[in-house]
Amino acid sequence: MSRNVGTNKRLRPVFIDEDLVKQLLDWHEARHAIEQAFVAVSNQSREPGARYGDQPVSSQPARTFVQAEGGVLLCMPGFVGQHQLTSGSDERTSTLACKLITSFRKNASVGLPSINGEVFVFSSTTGKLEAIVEANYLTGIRTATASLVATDHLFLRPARASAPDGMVSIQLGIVGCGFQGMMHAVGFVRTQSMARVRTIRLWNRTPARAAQLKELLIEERKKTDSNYSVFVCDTVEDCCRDCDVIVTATGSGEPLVYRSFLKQKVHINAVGAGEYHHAELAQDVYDDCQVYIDHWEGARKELATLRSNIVGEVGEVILRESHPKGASLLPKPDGMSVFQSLGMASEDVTVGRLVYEKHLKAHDRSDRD
Ligand SMILES: NC(=O)C1=CN([C@@H]2O[C@H](COP(=O)(O)OP(=O)(O)OC[C@H]3O[C@@H](n4cnc5c(N)ncnc54)[C@H](O)[C@@H]3O)[C@@H](O)[C@H]2O)C=CC1
Ligand SMILES: O=C([O-])C1=[NH+]CCC1
Repeated sequence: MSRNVGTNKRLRPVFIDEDLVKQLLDWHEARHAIEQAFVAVSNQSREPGARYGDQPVSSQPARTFVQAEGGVLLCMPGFVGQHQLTSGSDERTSTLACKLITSFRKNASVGLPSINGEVFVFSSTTGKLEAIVEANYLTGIRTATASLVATDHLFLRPARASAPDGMVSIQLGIVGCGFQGMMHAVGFVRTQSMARVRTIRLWNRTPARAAQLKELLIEERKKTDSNYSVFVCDTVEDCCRDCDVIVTATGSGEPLVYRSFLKQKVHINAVGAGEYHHAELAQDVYDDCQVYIDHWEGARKELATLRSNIVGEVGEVILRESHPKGASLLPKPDGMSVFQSLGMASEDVTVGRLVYEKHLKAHDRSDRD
């Protein structure tokens, strides 16, 4: 039964604005929500008889794009069944939600973010709209967290397992220091239990934006009691040099990163999109790497022109860690891995539900005060 059934006032969906989302969401809880989304999608991709009953499931069609004069509207509906809200809890919930998000590249000239969106959270038993969650920060934290999860499962966990003391430190490269580049850099420094960040190298088309991010990361260094160095680089090549982990988060329609810029073993989170999603990395990178995706359904449509070796979904890699049957999907020990992040509705579903549930909890508490 929906919690909103009751008075007329309670029938109205709640509106959770950007400031509240920032207060309610934290990196560690977001990580669990994103892992649930990845696993739900991959559990659903299995043959019905091979699905794991103790894992969530999902229903998520490829998203639709509506082209307008200045940009595009994406409609991203999804359902995640029987997902866990918090790590280790026995409590399960099911969530139906839809994110509507626009991408208008020239918005900076009028002082607005280029990406703007809302997540609509519905009751999965009555279909009633329960909450509208502003989704700019939400999209930032969920996209960065998807990259953190992919980096951890594909690159850092295997590295920790073979390190004598179980500890790993990385040099991180951020190509594109807009909102997503910033959220990714902050995400890596806030979750250093995965890997200590030694150095961060930044590149942006307009160097002033990279310099701004450097200032922010120096503030973060104090807050997180870290001792990494931060460099602003003049070229993408210099930014990528010697990096273990790279994030590309630009709107470039031309390749920015070439194989010759990279170490033999490196993990790249390719997040940005120009005209198509795999624009940022050169073909010689795709010729020499193993690609991991968030979901096949979207990849069949949005990565149709990608020429590379797509190994599978990140969620399937996670499922095989806890249910070790079949061949490992992990990258070759000395090879290069790319997480080709499209972004998917199930991520917004589980993170949208998390925000709404935390809002309800905070609200109940203040009612009692
Ligand atoms: N995979 C996913 O789940 C998501 C992907 N995105 C994509 O990430 C990218 C960045 O988004 P935001 O950071 O929110 O946008 P933003 O407007 O804050 O930043 C855009 C960045 O791209 C750079 N850029 C634009 N055109 C470029 C070019 N031709 N060459 C080099 N750099 C260029 C800008 O300098 C800036 O650093 C976009 O392509 C967006 O579509 C955004 C949200 C989710
Ligand atoms: O998944 C997402 O929210 C988006 N992907 C590209 C633009 C927004």
